[in-house]
Amino acid sequence: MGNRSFNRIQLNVSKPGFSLVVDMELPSKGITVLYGPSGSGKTTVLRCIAGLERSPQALVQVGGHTWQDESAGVFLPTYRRSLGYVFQEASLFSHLDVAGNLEFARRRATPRMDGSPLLTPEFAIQTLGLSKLLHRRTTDLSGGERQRVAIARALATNPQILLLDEPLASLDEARRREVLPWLEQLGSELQIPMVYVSHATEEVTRLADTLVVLEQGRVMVIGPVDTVLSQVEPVIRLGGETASLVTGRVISHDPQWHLSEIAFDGGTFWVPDAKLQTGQWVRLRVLARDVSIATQAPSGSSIQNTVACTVAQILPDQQPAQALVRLDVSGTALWARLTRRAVQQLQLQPGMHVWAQVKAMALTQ
Ligand SMILES: Nc1ncnc2c1ncn2[C@@H]1O[C@H](COP(=O)(O)OP(=O)(O)OP(=O)(O)O)[C@@H](O)[C@H]1O
Repeated sequence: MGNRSFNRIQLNVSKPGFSLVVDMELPSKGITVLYGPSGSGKTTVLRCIAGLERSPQALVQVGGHTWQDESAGVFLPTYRRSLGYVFQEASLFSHLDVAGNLEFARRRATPRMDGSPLLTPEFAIQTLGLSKLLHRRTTDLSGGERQRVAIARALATNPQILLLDEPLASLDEARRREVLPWLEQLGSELQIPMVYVSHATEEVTRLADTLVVLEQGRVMVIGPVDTVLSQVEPVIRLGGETASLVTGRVISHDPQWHLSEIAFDGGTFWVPDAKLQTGQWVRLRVLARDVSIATQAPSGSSIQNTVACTVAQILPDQQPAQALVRLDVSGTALWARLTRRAVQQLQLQPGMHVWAQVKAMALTQ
């Protein structure tokens, strides 16, 4: 038995008109989102990890166990790989109620070779909020409830990895918003890796701990989500927008104006109070186009969120009239999108001390 935290995925797949070459190490827990345009190979990666598709040159090691090592002639079929797989559409047993579906999975649960505790149906029921639905027929569930049951059923087999292929894609906006908090909670409580395929910006910013950006079968970048979004080469545009992800903690509330104060490395921001608890960690998505720069401490401005920072880098934007400025707010990266004329007029240079004014930001959790 190997190191439990070791998850190595090396794949080399060729299909007519498409090749996939991937070599990545996945963290031992938390949510790794595979993000990329349609046809970039996200589902192929999941299917190869699951053994549903065989990559002719592959090394797949999960939780320290080798599931596939073509150089040594090892290929475990899917049923011998300890994994949970959640598809876009939940395929639940309609002749069983929710409890029956979970019980079916529990009977298939395999004990861990290293003796670590089983992921029990009780854990799945609690973490996905299913206790009131246990005796419901699966045909009487909403789409969001069905997906929560599908995830719980995948967990109840005690897998070493949970693979989710766009699990919210078949749901409408309201149902997606209903399921997202459960996925967030699962990501923080589950002690196994989750690999989550998505091309939805909101799912990336809310769920990803690690972000893998795939393009045309190649890993463009992999790393902690905030680091990936703040990096320069290539600039990652989720949903076509350059944005920064700022992680902070709620430190105070201003009930009179319905605002909450979020502290992060380098400063604080006020956001509309969304029933946040003091001490709670939140993520803020700040679009580059909502950040402006002043060379002197602004006064008499309507913009509430101003932080002192340093110009780290100035890059051309995709649009020729604009530039992207990467700001360093005591370690937190913030992108600003300005016209190139403004960059010239303010004589912005790397190393300059400036103030960033943030017009708007979105709480992502
Ligand atoms: N059975 C197949 N035979 C030939 N090509 C295939 C086959 N299955 C998938 N492909 C091709 O492999 C490429 C990657 O497909 P894949 O489904 O992994 O992408 P994806 O990033 O998950 O896309 P989407 O977001 O649309 O689901 C695509 O170009 C697709 O057309």
